[in-house]
Amino acid sequence: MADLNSVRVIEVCKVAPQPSSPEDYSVTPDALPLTLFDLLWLRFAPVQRLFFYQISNSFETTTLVSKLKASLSIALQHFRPLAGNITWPQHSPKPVLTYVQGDAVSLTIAESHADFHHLSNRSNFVEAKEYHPLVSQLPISHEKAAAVAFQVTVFPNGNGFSIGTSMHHAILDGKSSTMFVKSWAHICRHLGVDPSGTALPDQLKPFFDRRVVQDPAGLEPIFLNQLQNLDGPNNRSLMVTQFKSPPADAVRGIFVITRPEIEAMKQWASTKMAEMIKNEKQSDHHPHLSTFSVTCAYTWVCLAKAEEKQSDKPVLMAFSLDCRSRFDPPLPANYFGNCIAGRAVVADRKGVLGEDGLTVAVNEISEAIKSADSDGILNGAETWVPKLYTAVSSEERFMGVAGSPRFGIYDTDFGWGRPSKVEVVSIEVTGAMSLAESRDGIAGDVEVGLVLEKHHMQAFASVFAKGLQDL
Ligand SMILES: CC(C)(COP(=O)(O)OP(=O)(O)OC[C@H]1O[C@@H](n2cnc3c(N)ncnc32)[C@H](O)[C@@H]1OP(=O)(O)O)[C@@H](O)C(=O)NCCC(=O)NCCSC(=O)CC(=O)O
Repeated sequence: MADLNSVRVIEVCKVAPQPSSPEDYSVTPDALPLTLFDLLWLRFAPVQRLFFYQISNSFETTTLVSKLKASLSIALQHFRPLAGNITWPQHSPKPVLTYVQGDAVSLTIAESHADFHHLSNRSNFVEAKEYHPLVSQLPISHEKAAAVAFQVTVFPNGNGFSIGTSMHHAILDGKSSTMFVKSWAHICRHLGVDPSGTALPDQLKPFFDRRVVQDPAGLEPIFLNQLQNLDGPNNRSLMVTQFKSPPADAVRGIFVITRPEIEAMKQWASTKMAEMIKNEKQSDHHPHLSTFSVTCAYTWVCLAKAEEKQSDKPVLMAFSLDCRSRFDPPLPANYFGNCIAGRAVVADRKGVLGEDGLTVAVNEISEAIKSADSDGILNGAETWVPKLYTAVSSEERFMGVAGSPRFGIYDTDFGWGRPSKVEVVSIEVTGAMSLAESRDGIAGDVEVGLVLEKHHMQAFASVFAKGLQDL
């Protein structure tokens, strides 16, 4: 019997940027030296996303694939460095992404007879391993690392297809990676329909000039030195560092928190905090109560309950702030690269598991967000490289956050409508929760994606649903 989960690779092709006019050449550089923000992620696991598209009418695989290929080539014309590779030659003080004529992006075309509806349904759990054949690996060696790689998988029995994206985190943060995929989608949607559609709207035009990134504290040489000593002295390796492997029975789940539930949580936390201030248990009169702070806090609390670790150790969380608008003067919103800063949050386990757990967690996250304004975005950054790479390899539970409900990821329409589901596949190794705005377009609803051992996922689902009911 044929293995229904198996994927047949039809073709692994190389897609080169479409040749540009001389004016475009002056706008899009061929080389991008990595900035201090990029360097932090040099040895980090690639960010993999999987977009599922249901097609209402029957479709021709060849037409679909040729449109996706042609539009990728045009999109790469605007983002030419993405077709290149990161290297760190001995003569170069720092790693650099360089495009040379002939470089191209790897695009795998595959066919699957797996159950498309099961894989693309947001209501059921999917085994983590079921997604593995749908996302290609980013070619990375000690000497050379590709910036991006893609896979298109068609499901002829399910009337649908998926696009798997693998992106190097030292080249693209969430904002940039979304900008690129939306640009590809924009061009694909307009290809053959509107001749002017291959030009990009302003918000999707990448801004590459690295001179806007300042390093007054001289962090770059510190990061470079730390990276070279991550595993052995004088090591210029570009290989992904050791991440924990996900449990064999890991499952993926998506949980939605609605706008009214978010508002109720904000209200609850606000009342509780006011009581604590009155009882002098807390001094802050202006907690940062946002969709982000309550969503992360609620997920964190539910996870701590579901995982039931018998330990006195604190619970840990970390997240990134987009710094583009936080600098003075701000960086352009379409700055392409990494412009995110990390914040770690530590909370007392008993407090998080207690009656006021949500308030405790919101308060810690709130403090961390506010510290970016009060202490400066780059405060403590000298320790980010060792802390990040120790955290990802440690057996200690560390809740990270990938994606953002601000990215509008469900607006990524290649011409066959909005995706039925988008997942951040790589959270299975980073242990992060993923955030996105709700697929159904209900303003303010948020989707939280998680990968957990099966019994923890079942426990999480029940704690999560019960907590929302009790609001
Ligand atoms: C640090 C933050 C998470 C904190 O978010 P908060 O929402 O709590 O705080 P904030 O100050 O930004 O916004 C507070 C309130 O202002 C309003 N507001 C401000 N800016 C807004 C915007 N651009 N769009 C919509 N609303 C906005 C909202 O009403 C919000 O409240 P309310 O929400 O209640 O209405 C965020 O500022 C941020 O930087 N987000 C982006 C993080 C990011 O880039 N992550 C990806 C990392 S890379 C990665 O993970 C890889 C990958 O994804 O590929």
